[in-house]
Amino acid sequence: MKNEKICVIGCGNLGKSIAKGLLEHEDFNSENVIATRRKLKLIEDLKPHGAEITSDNLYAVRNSNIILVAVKPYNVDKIINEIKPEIIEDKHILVSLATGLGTNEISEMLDDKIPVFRAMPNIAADIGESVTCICGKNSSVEHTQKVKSIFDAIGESLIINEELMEAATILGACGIAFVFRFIRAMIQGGIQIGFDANTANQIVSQTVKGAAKMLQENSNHPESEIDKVTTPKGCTIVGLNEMEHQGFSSSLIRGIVTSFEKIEK
Ligand SMILES: NC(=O)C1=CN([C@@H]2O[C@H](COP(=O)(O)OP(=O)(O)OC[C@H]3O[C@@H](n4cnc5c(N)ncnc54)[C@H](O)[C@@H]3O)[C@@H](O)[C@H]2O)C=CC1
Ligand SMILES: O=C(O)[C@@H]1CCC=N1
Repeated sequence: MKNEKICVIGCGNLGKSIAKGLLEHEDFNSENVIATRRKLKLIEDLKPHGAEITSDNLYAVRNSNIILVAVKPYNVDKIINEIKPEIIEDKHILVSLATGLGTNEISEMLDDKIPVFRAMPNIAADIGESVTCICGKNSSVEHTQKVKSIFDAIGESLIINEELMEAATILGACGIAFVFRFIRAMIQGGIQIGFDANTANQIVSQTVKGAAKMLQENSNHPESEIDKVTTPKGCTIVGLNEMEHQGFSSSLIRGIVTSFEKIEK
């Protein structure tokens, strides 16, 4: 990937996380990363990491071959119309990160001239720990591999069917917010039983990291790990059962479904 030139158009919350993740990765040449935003001041901190920053999207496209579009969904057509004159067949690949916009719609905006992908990462790209679901249109195995390599560099990636892209948005991209809210609640509980906020944060964050790593490394079902913690008549099971009486699993599932219904509208 050393020779791939990547531009990230619209470096807001997500785009900037991705640019940062790529800049930190040894497989990429940081001089080959161009980041754009209208208010340049807000991405100046990417410069010391080696990125070129500009508010000129046409310049960014001219000087790259992989274009990541990280603007809000309602700005995508405007951006595509702006950069279209610089798009060259057999040179460019466009990857849209926009929620809810299909590859067909985006490809049509580009007159089906170049391969188009949709990717759904999350903000943990910032530290190279995103999970990104990807699907493509007019895409060869080689193009798909190229796009996958970008997102593998900022975490893990999966190629999925486009019909699952909305579900991927909820579980992975919105999902990190759900996890943060869970963590916040754990911290609040920790404070109530005696820890200061920083200590509670440290204990909870490492506990969540450990749980996630165990699932990744052992491939066990979460419930079989829970069984190892719940001493009969002990303090874990009474806490878990009280959480369930209060609708813990149910509220998470309903939240996920509500988010999904919103995106499907
Ligand atoms: N925030 C998240 O966690 C995730 C967001 N997404 C998708 O990613 C996209 C971006 O989301 P956010 O980063 O949250 O939005 P954001 O609003 O923080 O970032 C978009 C950025 O694009 C910039 N921009 C707008 N027009 C521009 C132009 N003409 N030239 C250069 N820059 C321009 C804006 O100033 C802004 O900084 C959206 O389509 C969203 O659906 C997808 C997954 C996760
Ligand atoms: O909340 C949203 O609409 C976007 C989509 C994925 C994450 N943020």
